[in-house]
Amino acid sequence: MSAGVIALEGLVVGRGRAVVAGPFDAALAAGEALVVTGPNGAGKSTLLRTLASLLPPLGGAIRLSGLAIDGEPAERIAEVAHYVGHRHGMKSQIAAGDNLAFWARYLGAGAAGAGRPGGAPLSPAEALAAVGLPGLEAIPFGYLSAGQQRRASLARLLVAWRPVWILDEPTSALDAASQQRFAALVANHLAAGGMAIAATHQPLGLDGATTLHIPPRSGSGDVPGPDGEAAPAIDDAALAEAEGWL
Ligand SMILES: Nc1ncnc2c1ncn2[C@@H]1O[C@H](COP(=O)(O)OP(=O)(O)OP(=O)(O)O)[C@@H](O)[C@H]1O
Repeated sequence: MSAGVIALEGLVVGRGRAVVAGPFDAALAAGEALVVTGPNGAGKSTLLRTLASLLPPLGGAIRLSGLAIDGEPAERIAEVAHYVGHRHGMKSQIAAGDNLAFWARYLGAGAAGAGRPGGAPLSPAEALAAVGLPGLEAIPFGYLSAGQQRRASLARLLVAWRPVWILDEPTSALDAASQQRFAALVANHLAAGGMAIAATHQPLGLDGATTLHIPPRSGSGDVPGPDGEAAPAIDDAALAEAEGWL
C-alpha cells in the first residue's frame, strides 16, 4: 500500500476573489475517504474543483506527500487524481466503450497502471461490467438512461489507475443497487491504498470515512486585492475559459 497524505491547511476556496467556503483543515491518508457534505450552494463543488486544481486556492495550502507520478513527487492533486464532476465528460454520439477507450489512452492507462496495487486497469468492457453495464460498450453514450450515463462515466475511474478519486455527487441518478455497487468499488479502491474525496447529499456507505461539513454561506467575504481594493465582479467569461466550459 502506498503511503500518500493530502493535507488541507487553512484552505480557503472561492470564485474569482470572492470567498465561498473555508478555512478548511483536514488530512487524508492512503486508504481513507473524505466525504464533503453541506446544503446547496455551500461550496462543496468549489472545494472539489480547487482540490482538482481547476480553481486556485484563495488562501491556505494543499500539501501532498508520498504521492508520485512516473516516479516524481506530485506537486498538485490533479497529477494523481481522477475528477468526476457533475458533467459526465463523455461524448453522446460516441459508443460508451469508445468514450472509455479515449479516457484510457488520454490518462495513459498502461504506464500509470503498471504495478499498481489491486491489479491492472480494466478494459472498457470490463469497466462497464463493473458498474453493472455488461455488453453495452457498443451503445452510443447518449442512448443510455440518466442512471446508466452516470454509471458509464464512473467507469472511467477503472480504466486508468489514479490514487486519488475526486467525485462530485457520484451517485446522483443512481438507484439503490447501483449506489451499493459503487460504494463497493470505492471500498476496493481504498483497500488498494487509494483515497477518495466525495461531495454528496446521499450516504455513500463508506465505513470510517471522515466527514467535512460545510455550513450554509453567510456574507460575501471577498478577499481584498493586494492593493486593498474591493474584489472585482466575477468575470464569467474568464472563469468559463479557465474552468474549461467552452
Ligand atoms: N462560476 C461561478 N461564478 C460565480 N459564483 C459561482 C460560480 N459557480 C458557483 N458559484 C457560487 O459559489 C457558491 C458555491 O457553489 P457550489 O457549486 O460550490 O455549491 P455546492 O455546495 O456544490 O452546491 P450543490 O449542493 O447545489 O451542488 C454558490 O453560491 C454559487 O452560486
